[in-house]
Amino acid sequence: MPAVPNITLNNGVEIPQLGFGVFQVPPEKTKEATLSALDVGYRHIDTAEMYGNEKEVGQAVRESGIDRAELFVTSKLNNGFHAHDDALAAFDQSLADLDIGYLDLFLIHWPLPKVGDFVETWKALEEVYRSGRAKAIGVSNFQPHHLRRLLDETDVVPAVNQIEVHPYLTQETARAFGAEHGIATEAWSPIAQGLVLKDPVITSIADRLGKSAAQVTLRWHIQRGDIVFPKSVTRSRVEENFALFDFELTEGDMSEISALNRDERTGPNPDEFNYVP
Ligand SMILES: NC(=O)C1=CN([C@@H]2O[C@H](COP(=O)(O)OP(=O)(O)OC[C@H]3O[C@@H](n4cnc5c(N)ncnc54)[C@H](OP(=O)(O)O)[C@@H]3O)[C@@H](O)[C@H]2O)C=CC1
Ligand SMILES: O=C(O)C(=O)[C@@H](O)[C@H](O)C(=O)CO
Repeated sequence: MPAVPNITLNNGVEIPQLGFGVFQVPPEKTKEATLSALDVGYRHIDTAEMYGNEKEVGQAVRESGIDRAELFVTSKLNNGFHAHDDALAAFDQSLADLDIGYLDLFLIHWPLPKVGDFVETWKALEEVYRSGRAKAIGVSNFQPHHLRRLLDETDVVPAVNQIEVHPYLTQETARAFGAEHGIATEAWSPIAQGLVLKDPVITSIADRLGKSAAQVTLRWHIQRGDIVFPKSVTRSRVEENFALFDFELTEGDMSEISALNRDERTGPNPDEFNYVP
């Protein structure tokens, strides 16, 4: 099977463009699901303190027997820890729970514009980055105007912005802002948790190519250059979602899928989401 390409982040760190997400994977199933994904060939895992399964992701990484340097693990700062010292302590806790030596990427999970000042939070992540315990740092769910503040008021440009992207929410403005400033876009809920899989445009392309609707949708993300990490606890789907590199969508296919955009979110709007557990 052709290899998963790497994307080079703005500090030179390489990230596999396709990974495995573990949101809503219960902790008791996470070690097995992650080991299964690693067995299929995934080398990039996306978790978060919020998901409650960092320990189990770490167990899978350690038990897999795969060289740590071949793996890319992301985690995220939960919403209750935006104050500077809380952010530093939360990073320490995530790393202790994962117990994998270092994180490849650590993100502010949500900007929470009414909760505190994410610029202060970002400065804590810069300290973590300088310590070498996270090889790259980034943000999640940041709008261009949030990113603008980080660019204007802090030193390290986020390596990634992880945002909701799928055919019904193509995020052209946020992706263009990222591209202009060297911030890679990571597309969360890349198949919109299944919502787009019955779309007739996608199923008709899938039928023509002899691929599944999920494969066509994920391939659309890959050809747009975004980083994706679909979640599944179903081995056959985990395999299916990995088999994206032996076919191509035409420019016409790409345009047809992009034209499905209707600015429809499945998750919260980051300008309005201020939830702290
Ligand atoms: N930063 C953020 O705020 C957020 C980040 N994320 C990240 O993005 C990852 C992916 O997003 P997520 O919300 O999980 O949604 P996805 O778009 O990856 O969809 C997951 C759902 O689709 C099903 N599914 C997966 N593959 C297939 C397939 N080939 N055919 C049919 N159904 C399929 C899964 O079912 P099953 O498991 O039963 O097989 C599950 O119900 C998360 O795991 C997390 O890492 C997600 C949300 C927010
Ligand atoms: O999965 C994530 O990473 C999230 O941030 C979501 O769970 C998000 O917080 C949400 O769905 C809130 O309803």
